Parts: sequence; structure tokens; C-alpha cells
Amino acid sequence: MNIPNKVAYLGPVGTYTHQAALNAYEEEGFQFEPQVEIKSVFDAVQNDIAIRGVVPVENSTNGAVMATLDLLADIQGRYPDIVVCGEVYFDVRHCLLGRSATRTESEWTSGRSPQTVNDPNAAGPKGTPRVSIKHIKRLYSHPQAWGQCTLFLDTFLTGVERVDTTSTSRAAELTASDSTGTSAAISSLSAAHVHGLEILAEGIQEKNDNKTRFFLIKKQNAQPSPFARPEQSHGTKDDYKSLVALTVRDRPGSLVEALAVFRDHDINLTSIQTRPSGTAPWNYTFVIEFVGLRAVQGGSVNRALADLGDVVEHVKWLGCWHKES
Ligand SMILES: O=C(O)C(=O)C[C@]1(C(=O)O)C=C[C@@H](O)C=C1
Repeated sequence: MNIPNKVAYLGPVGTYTHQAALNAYEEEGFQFEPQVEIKSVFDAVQNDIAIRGVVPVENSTNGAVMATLDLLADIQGRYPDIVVCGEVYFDVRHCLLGRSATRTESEWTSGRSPQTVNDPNAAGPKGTPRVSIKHIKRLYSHPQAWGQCTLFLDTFLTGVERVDTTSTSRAAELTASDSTGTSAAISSLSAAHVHGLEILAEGIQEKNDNKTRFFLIKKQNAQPSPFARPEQSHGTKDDYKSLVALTVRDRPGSLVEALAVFRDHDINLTSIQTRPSGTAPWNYTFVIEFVGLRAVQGGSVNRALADLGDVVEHVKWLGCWHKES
């Protein structure tokens, strides 16, 4: 029998999402399938190519990952079955990866590492380049990473062209393919190894406690997988979080009415993100996360969902999961 056991993640190998996916599922015998963009992870899960997906949703320094919120809110109805079934927090420690100016072209192509890479004494103060980076003319990274490294970029790489990439590991891949050695990527230690790049600077993110939260997604009502741990088998309802996306009617007080439903059912909200709904200019979708577990029948979450149905224009259930912090 062909048992689906694939986990789709934002690739290529070496992204932070890949590392989060390994943390979540490595022990369970899954196969890991890199995807080019966050949307492709949703496509793979919706189309049964993968049984689980892993996507970034929020960074502690730079805020929400808009692409993920928009795909979850799914205004075009392309992902009707996708729900969140878990979360993973991952410490994000960015590096500047590239080639040092002192290396000759033949050293770059032979893959020989210069001393700076493995020399523990080579690192200067936190975030300071280990070698001269004056030769860097182009920087690649995922847009989320720019906002996590503002101080480093403003201090050492001001005025250098920035090119957005679909992920930080893709940024490292593009840097590795630049034979002039004048490109650099903001990426991970793991991507440095995967793409054979030097670590020009390490720990260049603004905050020491920089973390990204990732969502684990699946299809609602998917058959339980023999590979996945049961997701809702432990703790009380306060150990779970739930997610909905809603649009309210265009009239005074409509958002207040929606929020009052959560209060009336004693439900504690943990975040509200606002996104353009896509239906008309200045019309918004609210992605709302709260403490609570949705029971099969009854319970405060089901009662709140029923009441929300009476006061909002549209509400989409987006899943519940055991909270990890
Ligand atoms: O590009 C990666 O490596 C990713 O996994 C994506 C992502 C994100 O979108 O937030 C994940 C962690 C970091 O915050 C930067 C980028």
C-alpha cells in the first residue's frame, strides 16, 4: 500500500523552514520535499502530494509573514481544506555568506575553505565581519531577513544592492553561483555548508533572541497518518490554540460585535493580524488566533463559531493545535 509520508517545506535544503520541518518530523520517518515558494507548500498539501506542510508565519523581530497569512485566509478559495495542526519555534541566527576578497578564483572553484571559516578565533564582536566585505556589490536574501538585520546592513553594507529571494537558502545558492565572488547572502549556517560558502559574519541579526514561528499544515479531515504523532492527545483546552479568518460587515461597530463573541465565550485572544481582503479596496480580513481547542461537538469554540456566523460576513476555520510556548 502506498502510504503518503511526504512533508513539503519552503526550500531548498538549508532554509530555516527545512530545519523547523526536521525538528517537527525527523523522528517520524517522513520524506522531506523542498518547494520553491510558500504557495507551493500549500499546493502540495491541498493536492495530496504531501501529507504535511511547514511554512514560516511570524518572526519575533520583523513580524508576520504576509504570504502565509494570505494563503491561510485564502480569499480565492484555492485551499479550502487546509488547516494548521502544529507550530514550531526556531532560533534564527543569520550569517553573511559569500567569498572573502582574498581568495583566488581557483580556490573558489576547488571548494577549499579559507582559515576564517573554521577558525574559532576569527569571529570578532557579535555581528562584525570576520574579513573585509568591501568587495560585496550585491546582497541576496528573503525579505523577512532584511528587517531582522537592519543594524548590520546599515553599518557595514549601506548602499549595496539588495535582491529579494524566495528563501535564505536560495539566496545562498545564487551567491554560490556568482563566479565574481562579489555577491553575498543573508542566510543560515546550515546553508553555508549546503552551498559551500564562507561565513563572512555570524550572528548579524539585531536581537539575540530572534525566533521564527512556523506552522505545520495539513488537510482538514485527512486520514490520521501512521507517520504523524496524534496532534490533540495531551493537555487541557488551555494548552491549545485555534485560528480563524473573518471579514466583517461594512458598518459601524461590526468588528466590536465580532470581538465581543470571543469575550462572551470567555475566549482569550492571542493575536489579530489585518490583511486586505482582496474583495474591494480598504476592505479587510482579520486573522485571529486564540487559546482553545475545538471539540468534536459542543464546547466554547464551537459555540463562538456559531455566534460569529450570525455577526460577520464570512468566517473560515483554520485549525487548532497544541501550543509550544
Ligand atoms: O528563507 C528561509 O530560510 C525561510 O525559512 C523563510 C524565513 C521567513 O519567511 O521568515 C524563515 C525564517 C527567517 O525569519 C527568514 C526567512
